Amino acid sequence: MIEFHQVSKQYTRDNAALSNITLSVAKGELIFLSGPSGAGKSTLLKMIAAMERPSSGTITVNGHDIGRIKPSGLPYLRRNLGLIFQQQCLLNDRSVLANVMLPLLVTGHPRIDAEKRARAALDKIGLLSKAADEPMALSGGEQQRVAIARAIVNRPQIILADEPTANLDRASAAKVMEALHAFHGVGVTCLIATHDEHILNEAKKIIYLEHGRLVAPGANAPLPGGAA
Ligand SMILES: Nc1ncnc2c1ncn2[C@@H]1O[C@H](COP(=O)(O)OP(=O)(O)OP(=O)(O)O)[C@@H](O)[C@H]1O
Repeated sequence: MIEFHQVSKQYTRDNAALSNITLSVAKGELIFLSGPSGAGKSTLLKMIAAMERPSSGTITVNGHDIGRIKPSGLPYLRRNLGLIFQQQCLLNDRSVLANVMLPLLVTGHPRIDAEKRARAALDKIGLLSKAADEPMALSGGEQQRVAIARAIVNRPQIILADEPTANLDRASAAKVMEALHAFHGVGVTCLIATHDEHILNEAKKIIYLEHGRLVAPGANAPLPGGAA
């Protein structure tokens, strides 16, 4: 479903954010990305969403070469992706429900259908009772769950989450992870970058990055000799 083949990313000439990454993520997998700050986790996620382009190598998502995607192809790619990124802002001048409806309205869904689906998404993450509230009135953990509802309202095949539990207390973080596990449970492919030890301790599959390189252990680490 997601394939990286010898992917490198240089933002500047003397700084390789990612070096020679080869990995594959199968449909329905739940994979955690771990590694120290600056290791390249966000860069890796952003490249899957074509928010950053590889400097070399190829990335394919559902067989499409992301590095070659034209601007006109981006909406189609992103429709299949649920993006939960850091500093992802909710709009405070409208309700929680309106925030979650937004991705559907911008892709041309009728308002009635958008509202029905947004309510269903809020219900899934346990926040239907807050639909009429403004995001500012919610706790940090609740706001993060609204961001998740907004990311999944389009029923994406893939969820990319960058530090979804950052700055949350244990109980809120557990609820966020519960929601993500539930999507994995119904076949959504999930890639989650995290520093959170509690989450990593329970993770079945972890990709470790250090200085932009994959490091063992993990089934995704490159084998000696360069084979994937
Ligand atoms: N837009 C950018 N321009 C220049 N350099 C960048 C840019 N984005 C990231 N970098 C650099 O690329 C490297 C990898 O950054 P990245 O944000 O991917 O790491 P990370 O593992 O997600 O870090 P963190 O855990 O702190 O979020 C870092 O050295 C960072 O400074």
